[in-house]
Amino acid sequence: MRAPISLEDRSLLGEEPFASFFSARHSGRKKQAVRSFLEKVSTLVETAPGGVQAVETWLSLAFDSIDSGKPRQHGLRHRHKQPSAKTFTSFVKFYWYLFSGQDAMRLLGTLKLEGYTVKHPAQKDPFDEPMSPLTVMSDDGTPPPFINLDTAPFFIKRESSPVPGIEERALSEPNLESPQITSLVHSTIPVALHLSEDAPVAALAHTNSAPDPLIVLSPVISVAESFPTPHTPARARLTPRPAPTVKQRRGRPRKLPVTDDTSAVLPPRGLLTAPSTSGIQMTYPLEHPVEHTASTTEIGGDWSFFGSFSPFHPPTLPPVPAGIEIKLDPSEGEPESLRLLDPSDAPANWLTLPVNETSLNESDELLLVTEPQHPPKPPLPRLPPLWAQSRQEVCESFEWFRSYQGGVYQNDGTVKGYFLSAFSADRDVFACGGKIIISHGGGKSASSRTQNGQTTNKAADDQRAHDISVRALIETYRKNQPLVLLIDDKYRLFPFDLGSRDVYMAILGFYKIVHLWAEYQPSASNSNGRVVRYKFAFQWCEDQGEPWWSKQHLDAGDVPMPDNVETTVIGPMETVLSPLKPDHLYSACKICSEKSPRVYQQEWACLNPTCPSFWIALSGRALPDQLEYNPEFLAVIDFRPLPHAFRDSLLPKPPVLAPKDGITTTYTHSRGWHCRECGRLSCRSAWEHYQCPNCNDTHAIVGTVRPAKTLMSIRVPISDKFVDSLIDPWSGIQRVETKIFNHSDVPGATGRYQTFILPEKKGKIHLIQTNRLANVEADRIFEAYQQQASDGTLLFRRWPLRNHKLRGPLLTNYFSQNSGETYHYVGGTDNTVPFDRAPGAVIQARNLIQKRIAEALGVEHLFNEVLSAAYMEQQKMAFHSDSERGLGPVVAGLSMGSPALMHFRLLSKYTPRSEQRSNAMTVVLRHGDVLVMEGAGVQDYYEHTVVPCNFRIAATARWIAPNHT
Ligand SMILES: O=C(O)CCC(=O)C(=O)O
Repeated sequence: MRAPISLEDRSLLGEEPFASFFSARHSGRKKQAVRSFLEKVSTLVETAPGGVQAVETWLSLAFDSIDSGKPRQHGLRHRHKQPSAKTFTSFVKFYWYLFSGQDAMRLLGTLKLEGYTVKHPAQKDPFDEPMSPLTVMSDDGTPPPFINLDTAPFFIKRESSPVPGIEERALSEPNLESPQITSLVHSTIPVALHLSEDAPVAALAHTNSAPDPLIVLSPVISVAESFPTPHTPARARLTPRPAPTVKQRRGRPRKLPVTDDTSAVLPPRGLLTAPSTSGIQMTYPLEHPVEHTASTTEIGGDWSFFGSFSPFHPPTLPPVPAGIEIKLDPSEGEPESLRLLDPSDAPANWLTLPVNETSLNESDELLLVTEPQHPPKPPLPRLPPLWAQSRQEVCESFEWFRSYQGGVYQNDGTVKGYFLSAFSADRDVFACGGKIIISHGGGKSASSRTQNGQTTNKAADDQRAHDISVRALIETYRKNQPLVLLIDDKYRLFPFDLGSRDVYMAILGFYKIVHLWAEYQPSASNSNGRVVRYKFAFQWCEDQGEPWWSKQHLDAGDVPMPDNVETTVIGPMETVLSPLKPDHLYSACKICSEKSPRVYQQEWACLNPTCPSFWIALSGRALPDQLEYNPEFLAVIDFRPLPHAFRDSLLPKPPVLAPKDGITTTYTHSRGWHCRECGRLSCRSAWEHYQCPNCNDTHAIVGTVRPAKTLMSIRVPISDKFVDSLIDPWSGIQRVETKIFNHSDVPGATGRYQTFILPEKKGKIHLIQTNRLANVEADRIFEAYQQQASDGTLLFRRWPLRNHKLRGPLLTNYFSQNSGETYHYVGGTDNTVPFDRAPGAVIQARNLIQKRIAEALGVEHLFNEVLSAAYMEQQKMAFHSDSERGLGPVVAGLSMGSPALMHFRLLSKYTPRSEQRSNAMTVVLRHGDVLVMEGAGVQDYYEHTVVPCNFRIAATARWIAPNHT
């Protein structure tokens, strides 16, 4: 990337990254290519203040121009291969900003003036994002001006000698007396910089290395034209916080230096000094509540701690006795929601606890974060109508939420389910008895991920309207579409203790997003000390009746509602209807013209994060960190009926127990179900019936036995390069020429086998393929398996996985049964039947495997364990290697039913870090095939996965040392 020589420097067109951008705009791969170009640019400008944001805005402008098939007239909206001089000039200016590390948003302001428009939000396009969600609220239908320099109340003063080409503009009503001048220098309010056509770009670039010569002297005096004073019945704090129990000491006010360092705008930090406990001293910032209230950090070797705190809830210091072992419990939180406590952040932003315990070195710093203390909640009086004990149970049985990781489940660009869990932000709300819920969606929290022994820490970042989850929430709001809210036992604001009834997740019901806005939240890990968060106000859809946790519902049950419930509910328990129409809560910003609601009691402010006056109140000052909600805003704003299509769609439909076609292995049949007796959502964990793990309510499944011939010919998703196997040329795997063998009990029938030799004598893989005539035996075994599984002779079950990062149990994706020696890897002793009591199908499968190996490879292998696995449509066995203690060197499997793809790849520890892990080899397993893995190296160096194309049963035989543990 080089700096443009002048605004007319068209030679840039032929250089990267321009070249690919302009050619991509006219190629067939437009969107993808442009996106990748912009991603490239954005990585280049990541360090530029405002740079990334500018790229995103540019992105929307760029898509605006390329997504329409029609030729367009203005700005970027044209078809010519070469951009017009005007477009190009603007682009170069923009590019220069990126290059020079200036706040590129400023230039985008001027781009807008030069003919760029944001596409009208009404147009249907997946990339059709307005600059902010609030854009849609401008009701006259015209796209709001981005920044109108002629009316924007900015004033520029040069400090150093004038740079030719920069026009100075004194704009309306500069208020030179404003006390906010210094801090605005560092705010996101743009300098009204106008570059004339002959501006010497090189000279400007030069100024970048010197202190910024441009200083905004006047802040915005008033950003809202008119601002109705809402009727505010109660001015009580809606979010009472426990008073800090430790002494507060104010930091010395600092003179803010004139630099681009945005952290300089932060108010001086107060320090809390806590009394020492067990030799611990702590300090941490007071004025910036730590937005991410949980953390995990390694304190040397095995030392780690998980918990959370907020400066508004000063931690109770736990004593740290000698030798204590504090370990991260991965089941304590969803992996993606574990927040980072960045050790490098410790001295400045986080509490620092030198610990003198003998078990720690003197130099160790213990970064300690503790749970805020909250009053205990009353027990849940009765079970919710829809609840579960694991996330998997919800994802498999409840169509409104199928996300195993994130908190936002979306489908087709809109949100179906939104999960409220721990880590609520300070201003999250559960008001009007839970009919109004406010939450911040969309991720970008600080995080720490460990992969292959390497931990990557990521600081919290600003959310943007383009972020996948935020975007989907905005779209859901625009479409006025209901979504389902779910909570777990860690959601602090729910008034009852779900854990008292072993409820991990509960479904609240349908809500609609009635307001959305953005706010600043303090953030310790972000270098700006704060991050932009999109907030969403969800309102209960009234025609569902009263919520199941409401006083009137619970009182009607066996257990009366405890009296003290109100004390834990933020906001009034009774529904409060707003005397105002929703529109009255909104005022338009003078700068961006977008309407923002009056969210906070203190003052109205523009809440559009792409507006230069974002977070600036009418007084011209930034909103304070301590804010209370405007009570009008928290009221239920109107009656929100549930669209017809959504009525009765919350409860999952009962499963079809006896389908007409007798097929009970479809994807639908692999899903979970909802027990109408007790409300529990659960997985289908048994092959022959649905059974509620809570109340044992059982429903038998009646199907027919499926002959192998109906499944054998299912198409395998492979390319034409592929017959039975595909080897990565870099894998070093050698394929030996196919050999023929005679079937011992079918005269004249010959089978064939292929051998794959792994490099460096790591082992061999043999694929033995059976003659059609000899496959009758596999046909029979396949049917016997199905018969015995449905009559309960053979118990196919989904067993809990031993290693996973989700809370609660996680069942295998497939059903299995083990016979012979115990196989600890799946189900252990609970899943094992000794061979003398093993189902007939299993014994027949083992015999057939042994026979095929003898026929094809001419060697005798005897196995004392068989793991039988049954897969319904879309089920599979994930990557693993067979690493059971005492495992013999040969593992062999018989495939039955639909074909499957078996992939092998090197274990991650043998894959160079720089390389992407890809499959070393893939083989197709067809009905009757036996695949033999020979040599311990196959398991020690490789892992394998099996992905069936449809209903399939496999029997995998091993020799395992008896009584191994
Ligand atoms: O063939 C199959 O379905 C998978 C068998 C397997 O990988 C195993 O049992 O470990």
